[in-house]
Amino acid sequence: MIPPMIDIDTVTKYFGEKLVLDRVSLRIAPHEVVCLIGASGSGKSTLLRCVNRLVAHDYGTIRLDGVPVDDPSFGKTGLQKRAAIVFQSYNLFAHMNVLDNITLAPRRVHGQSRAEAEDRGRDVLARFGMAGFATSYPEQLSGGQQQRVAIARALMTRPDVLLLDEITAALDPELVGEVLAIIRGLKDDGMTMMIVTHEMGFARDCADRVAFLDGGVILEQDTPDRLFGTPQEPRTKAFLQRIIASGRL
Ligand SMILES: Nc1ncnc2c1ncn2[C@@H]1O[C@H](COP(=O)(O)OP(=O)(O)OP(=O)(O)O)[C@@H](O)[C@H]1O
Repeated sequence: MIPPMIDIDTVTKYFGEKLVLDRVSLRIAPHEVVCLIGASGSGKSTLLRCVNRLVAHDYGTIRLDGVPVDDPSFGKTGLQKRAAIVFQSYNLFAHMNVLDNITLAPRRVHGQSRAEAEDRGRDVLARFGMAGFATSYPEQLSGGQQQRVAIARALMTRPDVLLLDEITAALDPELVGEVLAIIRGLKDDGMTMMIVTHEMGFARDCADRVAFLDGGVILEQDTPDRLFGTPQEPRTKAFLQRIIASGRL
């Protein structure tokens, strides 16, 4: 068996007294795309953030390519370089142009020269149809374009894994497709991804595996064909009906 790229093993996380992740186990193979689906508050973002240690889990083990994420060998920024995260809010610096936004961390944190970072930056922007916007400022871009820049920024350090946290949730519906197309392209390139999304159609088309999270517990994890096949699996139907009825999807 191929060793997993991300190995989440019986991970538990509390915020204060509140149990947010309850012995979660999930293995993601190299080049695999796993979508996490669940109601608001079910622990999806927390699980994603535990993988690159923006949040520290309390019990269990998370390994990235075999190395525990709390291993000192990652240093201060090594883990975020290898497991890059993109958020719903693009978090671009308003006072910097696009090229400066995406080259800042590679230069300041990861020690790349300006020339090296800008070469890579221009390549990544071109790939995402953003070559003409290198000197634009974030406020001059649509939400979809800003999110494309945020994804470009995450790819600057050539991560092994991309962690995507509801990256289309803040976009107008007509802009969602352009961002999802980029993610499909990354999948075709073989990028390993863990994706929190409410876009059920996207999960069905793009994921190799879908995991349902409920109250900090993984209820199901299976291929989209098996979970969403026709007729829809009773377990999927029951899960989706429940979270849709709660208005918290
Ligand atoms: N930093 C924090 N401090 C305290 N509680 C937190 C913190 N972050 C998240 N929580 C709580 O942990 C639970 C899970 O939150 P999380 O953001 O992981 O859920 P989610 O499934 O991603 O929800 P959403 O879809 O709304 O983003 C929620 O009850 C939330 O209020």
